[in-house]
Amino acid sequence: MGDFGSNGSSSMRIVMYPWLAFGHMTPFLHLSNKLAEKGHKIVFLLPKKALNQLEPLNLHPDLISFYTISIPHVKGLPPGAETNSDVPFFLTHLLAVAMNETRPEVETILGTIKPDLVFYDSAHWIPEVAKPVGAKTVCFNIVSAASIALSLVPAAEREVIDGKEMSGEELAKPPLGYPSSKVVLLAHEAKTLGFVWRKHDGIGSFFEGKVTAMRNCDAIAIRTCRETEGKFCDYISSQYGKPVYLTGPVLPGSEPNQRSLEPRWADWLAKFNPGSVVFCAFGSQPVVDKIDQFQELCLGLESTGLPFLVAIKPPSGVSTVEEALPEGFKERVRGRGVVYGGWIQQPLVLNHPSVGCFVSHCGFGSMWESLMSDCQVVLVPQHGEQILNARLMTQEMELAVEVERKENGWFSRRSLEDAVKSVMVEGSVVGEKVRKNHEKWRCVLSDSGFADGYIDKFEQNLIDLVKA
Ligand SMILES: O=c1ccn([C@@H]2O[C@H](COP(=O)(O)OP(=O)(O)O[C@H]3OC[C@@H](O)[C@H](O)[C@H]3O)[C@@H](O)[C@H]2O)c(=O)[nH]1
Ligand SMILES: [O-]c1cc(O)cc2[o+]c(-c3ccc(O)cc3)c(O[C@@H]3O[C@H](CO)[C@@H](O)[C@H](O)[C@H]3O)cc12
Repeated sequence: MGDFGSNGSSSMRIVMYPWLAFGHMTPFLHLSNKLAEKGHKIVFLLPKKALNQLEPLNLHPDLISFYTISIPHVKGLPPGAETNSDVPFFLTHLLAVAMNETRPEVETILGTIKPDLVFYDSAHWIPEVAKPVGAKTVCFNIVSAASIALSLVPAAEREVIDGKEMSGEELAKPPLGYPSSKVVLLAHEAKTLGFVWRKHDGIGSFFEGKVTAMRNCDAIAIRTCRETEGKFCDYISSQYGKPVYLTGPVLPGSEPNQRSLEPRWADWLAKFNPGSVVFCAFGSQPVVDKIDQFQELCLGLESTGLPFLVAIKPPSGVSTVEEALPEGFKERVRGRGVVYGGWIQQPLVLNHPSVGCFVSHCGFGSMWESLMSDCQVVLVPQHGEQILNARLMTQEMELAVEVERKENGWFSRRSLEDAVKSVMVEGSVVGEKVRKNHEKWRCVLSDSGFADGYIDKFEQNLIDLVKA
């Protein structure tokens, strides 16, 4: 253990082991960058396949080293699956089994490094292997405090009788003391929460894993801030009887060695008027799974008449987005619309002057990036947690609109077109209201010192924890 502090000569040794998903590894790496900026040393554990995508985001290669972990094959998973981009949603529990099987390797690494701190989110056994080497543990959650408060606290425990699926009404009931009547799910939306309490052979339920992870750590951390989610954080802290440290938004910012937007997108976007392009992205995991829904999305954007750029994974059953496009679509939108199946640098696209609207699935990372941008925000959430994030943005902060969806979760081209037009057409009352509120929130969150203030306090919390 050394002397600590951003200005001191010595540093903390930290190991990070996030859930095997880009939506988790990316914010863990953003936090690693912030801690490395203060002189702390990080060993980042990740699967081999994730290395190429994450390496460019490492802003301090002298202080952050990647260590690749072998993810064993588990029966039922696609061959070579290492992250949940390789795995259909209904098989996610098998990836959790594979992660559990990495325990011996992680134990050996911790024994060699002897870190001061270990950060994790899903590998609930980390405290058992960290304690013997004298490390303190932080369960770092990169999803909203609201989604943890709704379903991952002791008061949200539910008895699943003989594997019977719970009804939407049962699943929608918030736990006793839950602090909001707005950030909630409707019964048909809550059906997407079934996976939380579903038991799986050998690993129990997602709920049990997460509650164990948060019960056994030395401190819970959440990538959020008091201004947006204070009441949810207090509720989680009281449920677990331990401190909840907040990191603030943890966005990469404009560090000197950050890469610029790929010329093909920068050049394409530059052809359009300021604030006129709709950018649509649905995160790092397959979200729009059905080809019909994928086509409604394309047709809805076409009907807006606006230029658009979509970054999306192909739906099930096809290997490229081109194969899934509606008939004649490519010809009709030539010159003003692109659907791309690969990775686009989302934060840089959102800050491009031509982009005026962000159609998002409202993953928590995207939510922060949309808040910091000056785009109008249209939300098409798919899973429970994304729906709660969307409610936070639309009902509590009132700075975005949500696309109307049917009870089965599907949206029509018309509802997407209406939502985009409601924020993009000049003079729209809704559009003006959300623009004003968004501006107000962006001013608060992007104030110089806001994010840094959170990171300074977070670093101090960690130092106190290690010293205790
Ligand atoms: O083409 C892309 C797609 C995504 N991204 C980046 O990848 C990140 C995606 O993270 P999100 O949290 O928004 O969404 P993901 O779906 O990938 O995450 C997952 O974990 C976090 C949860 O809140 C989400 O609900 C869950 O789906 C963002 O930082 C985004 O900027 C790109 O840079 N380019
Ligand atoms: O859908 C969700 C609804 C909800 O109320 C809470 C969560 O929490 C989490 C979560 C994940 C990791 C944490 O450290 C804390 C909370 C959710 O995570 C997503 O779960 C998916 C299924 O396992 C997984 O594929 C995805 O990568 C996770 O981001 C979802 C909900």
